[in-house]
Amino acid sequence: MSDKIVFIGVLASSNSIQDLKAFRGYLCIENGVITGVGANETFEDLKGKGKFDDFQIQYLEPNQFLMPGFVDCHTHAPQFPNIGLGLDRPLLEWLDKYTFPLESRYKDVEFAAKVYDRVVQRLLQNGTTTACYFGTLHKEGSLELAKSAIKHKQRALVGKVSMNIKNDAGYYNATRKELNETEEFVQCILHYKNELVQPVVTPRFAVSCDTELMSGLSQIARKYDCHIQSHISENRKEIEHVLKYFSGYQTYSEVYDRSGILTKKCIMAHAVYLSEKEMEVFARKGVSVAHCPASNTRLRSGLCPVRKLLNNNVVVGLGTDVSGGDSASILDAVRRTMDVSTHLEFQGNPEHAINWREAFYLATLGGSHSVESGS
Ligand SMILES: O=c1[nH]c(=O)c2nc[nH]c2[nH]1
Repeated sequence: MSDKIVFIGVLASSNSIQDLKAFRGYLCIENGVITGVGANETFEDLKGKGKFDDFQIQYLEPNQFLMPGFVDCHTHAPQFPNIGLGLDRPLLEWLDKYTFPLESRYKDVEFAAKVYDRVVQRLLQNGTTTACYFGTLHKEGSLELAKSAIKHKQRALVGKVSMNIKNDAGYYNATRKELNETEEFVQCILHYKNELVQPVVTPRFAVSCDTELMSGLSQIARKYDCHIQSHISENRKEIEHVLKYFSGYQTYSEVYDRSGILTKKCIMAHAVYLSEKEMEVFARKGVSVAHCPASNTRLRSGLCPVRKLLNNNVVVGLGTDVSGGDSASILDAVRRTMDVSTHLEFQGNPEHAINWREAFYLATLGGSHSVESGS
């Protein structure tokens, strides 16, 4: 096949949350990079001038259209073997019973490489061209995830998970080891010098990390100017646990903020129960929320008020959050975002429903604002 191809047909994309555009036009690709987009008339004009003489010309069928790739702002690559399984427990019990034991297996680098290669391909098959991944505690295993993304040319933010609080599965590290390995992990990925794949510092959540670890991790993110990701306010018991453990803090957000985690390079998954005051902090600091409707429902965590986040100027993208979420598809997250927001409206919250144009935006441009690399 030619390394120069031009598609002719309907192109659809969001300019903003209110504005989804679809028009007849062309999109040309040279050596895997989009080098031109425009209206049909421009195509005819350029074609007449010989611009596409050495291009393969592909006319889309009447029922086909082109759109931007989906952005999955939050998923757990190592949890894919559990997809659709073990959804009978709420978050904290689910982590202990099913998730930490599975993630512990990624000490085996061969197992990690095998699973991750399939995960990356599965997301690409679902139209996800950019993904923000949680790996596991293991540095070598998580590097395999980055290698798979590079191999399959997926844009990816890849995180080695950090945890230093004891749990029954023995799945945590001592603080110093965790900080050293995270820094080494970041350096390794930067050393790959691959323009599609970046490291993301990944304190699991405040139930699994103390302030010393979280502060050290936020310093690493700052030192290497990389993203940082975690979970916040997914489940009521989780919030209770955090506020009990971190006594003297008024809110969950404050725990992360005082550790230096809340920056414009921060992506927080869930945010189901943020107060308006916390939303204001998120908006002011430029923190993004990865909305994960599938896992919020399947783990019975709650209904995230996306409209309220948007009205408070918080940047929102979508996440599949496998395996709390039971689908690898962002198209499925689009539908569930619309459903959950409509259920909130049924419950007496006026204008909470997210329409399909808005959900399309969250799945594409909204997500890309969360993961973009501007500092
Ligand atoms: O849905 C979730 N999946 C996880 O793996 C996790 N860890 C902390 N909090 C979490 N929530």
